[in-house]
Amino acid sequence: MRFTKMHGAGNDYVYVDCFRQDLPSNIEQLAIAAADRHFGIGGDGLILICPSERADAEMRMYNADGSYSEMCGNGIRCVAKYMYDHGLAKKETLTIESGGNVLTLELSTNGGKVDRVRVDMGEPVLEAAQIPTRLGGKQVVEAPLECDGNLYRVTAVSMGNPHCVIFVAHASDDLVFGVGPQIEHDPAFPNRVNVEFVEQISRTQLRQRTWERGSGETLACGTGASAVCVAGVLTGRTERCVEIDLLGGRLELEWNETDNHVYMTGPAVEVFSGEWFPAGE
Ligand SMILES: N[C@H](CCC[C@H](N)C(=O)O)C(=O)O
Repeated sequence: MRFTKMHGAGNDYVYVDCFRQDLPSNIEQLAIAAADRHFGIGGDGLILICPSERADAEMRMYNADGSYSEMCGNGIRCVAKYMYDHGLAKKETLTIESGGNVLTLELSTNGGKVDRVRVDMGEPVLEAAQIPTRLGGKQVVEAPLECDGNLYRVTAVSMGNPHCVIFVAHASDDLVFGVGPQIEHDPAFPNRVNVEFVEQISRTQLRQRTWERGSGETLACGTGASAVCVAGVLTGRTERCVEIDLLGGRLELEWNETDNHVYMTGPAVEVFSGEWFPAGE
């Protein structure tokens, strides 16, 4: 299997060009094996770049545990870079389908290659039933959630995939590795959930660590940063434009007042390409 390794702010995936080679079978198993950092290629998961009837391409994203996700913010920027740099679509505005939605991306180039991408992430979904979460109320803003005898105030947002945002004084390892996986699997989130722990620096600057559904802690999460931007505004903490520092880099976010869309801007980097021989293939 030919693949390209790419990352956005350190959130790294194995990308497979399904325009130029057949879709691999048994994708869940393949994702688990490819993502393995010791016995495979290594990454936070697997992303297939596929032809689409509705857009320039379709992104299909799988976590390191093989589970499918509807959307990936850092991944979709890398898909756009791959499409442009590898000659699948030589234009600065691209459309990419993911999880049934079509997103529009604006590409910035440097020396003929894409280095930054601005993504129209669409409107955040705030209705509890659609996120989905069983936490009470129509919207879930600073709702109490108990974990290990401690009470957390959580804001639930879907950016196509589900997020649980928690503002904390210090995003510690205990929170990320202790509380993160428990909330991921809490019955309050029937489809599991990505969990963001966020420190507020100012009304326009935040620091975020993410425990991702299906992949554990990653160096960055683009849909998570989008959910954090929305949660900051909903809770009255931040302006609509913020910079978010993640472990692997910085993302710029805006929740636009006029069209209600979230816009995410950040880097996209290609690291290497190769050929991989999955065991048993
Ligand atoms: N890192 C990705 C999100 C992956 C989400 C995945 N863990 C899920 O199950 O929803 C991002 O940049 O948006």
